[in-house]
Amino acid sequence: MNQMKIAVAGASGRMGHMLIEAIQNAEDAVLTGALDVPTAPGVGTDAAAFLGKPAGVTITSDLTAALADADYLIDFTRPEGTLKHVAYCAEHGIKVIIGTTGFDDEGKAAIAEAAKKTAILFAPNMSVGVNVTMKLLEMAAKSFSQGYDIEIIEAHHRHKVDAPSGTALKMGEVIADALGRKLADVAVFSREGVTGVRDPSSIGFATIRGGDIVGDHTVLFAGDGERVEITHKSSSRVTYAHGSMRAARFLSDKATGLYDMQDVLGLS
Ligand SMILES: NC(=O)C1=CN([C@@H]2O[C@H](COP(=O)(O)OP(=O)(O)OC[C@H]3O[C@@H](n4cnc5c(N)ncnc54)[C@H](OP(=O)(O)O)[C@@H]3O)[C@@H](O)[C@H]2O)C=CC1
Ligand SMILES: O=C(O)C1=N[C@H](C(=O)O)C[C@H](O)C1
Repeated sequence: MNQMKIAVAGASGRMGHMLIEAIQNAEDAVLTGALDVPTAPGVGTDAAAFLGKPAGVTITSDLTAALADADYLIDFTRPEGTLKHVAYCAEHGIKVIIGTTGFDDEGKAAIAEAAKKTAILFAPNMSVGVNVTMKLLEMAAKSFSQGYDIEIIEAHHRHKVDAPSGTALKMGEVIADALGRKLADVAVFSREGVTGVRDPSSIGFATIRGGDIVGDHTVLFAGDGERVEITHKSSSRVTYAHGSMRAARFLSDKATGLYDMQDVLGLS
């Protein structure tokens, strides 16, 4: 069997571990490299040491060394790291699966540009459940376009550094698109003090951070006399890792182009 040769960036991170375990368990994939920042705890150790079964791949902070044998990079790190890695991959024809969130418009444009040179899958949430939820939201938003206030509430673990989550922002975009609005024009990210009454066209965001919450997202459609809540809850990061493996398989016959999980799941 022709195995996918995959390197993982952020190899000592929460998602890095899930991804390395998923690759080690997959018959059609092999771990060929593991990358992390020089200060990460795992640098210099075997990438699968945490599984008690070495992979024979040492975590390095040297990008060239980590990607030397890779056809794919799966990257769940931070925007500044991902952008550096993507630029290298574009020059060397390495396909990239990007799970990192928190990019600004400039960062997203750089990813789109890189996708002219290599195939890139970019999604703020790799889980099947969240991506199906996106379709439900599109349908619900059209039905609740008048008379319903829309609020997006997300909760994550205490270590998360960006807010609102990439998933919450994507949900906002999907809803705004369905309503013919531009998210940047209608998003309300915080409320404090005398805010005035709610603008009916707005989409509000609320963020909770605490403990070990893997990732909860609720979209509330609040009308007169009734409320509808559409909720997705992740109970394990394994769903993101399995989604990433599906994404890699999806990219196997793509040379260039920018894709998301809706493409992978046939929902676009
Ligand atoms: N798309 C999806 O389905 C999902 C996306 N995510 C996103 O993935 C990202 C990582 O999440 P998570 O694994 O929980 O985070 P972690 O902090 O656990 O892991 C990130 C890893 O990347 C390293 N890192 C930090 N800065 C850089 C950099 N500039 N360049 C390269 N590597 C860097 C970290 O090192 P150090 O610890 O030393 O800082 C760490 O090893 C986040 O953006 C998160 O929102 C998470 C889950 C699912
Ligand atoms: O940081 C996380 O943990 C997660 N990040 C992603 C996001 O920002 O949407 C996906 C998931 O919710 C977990």
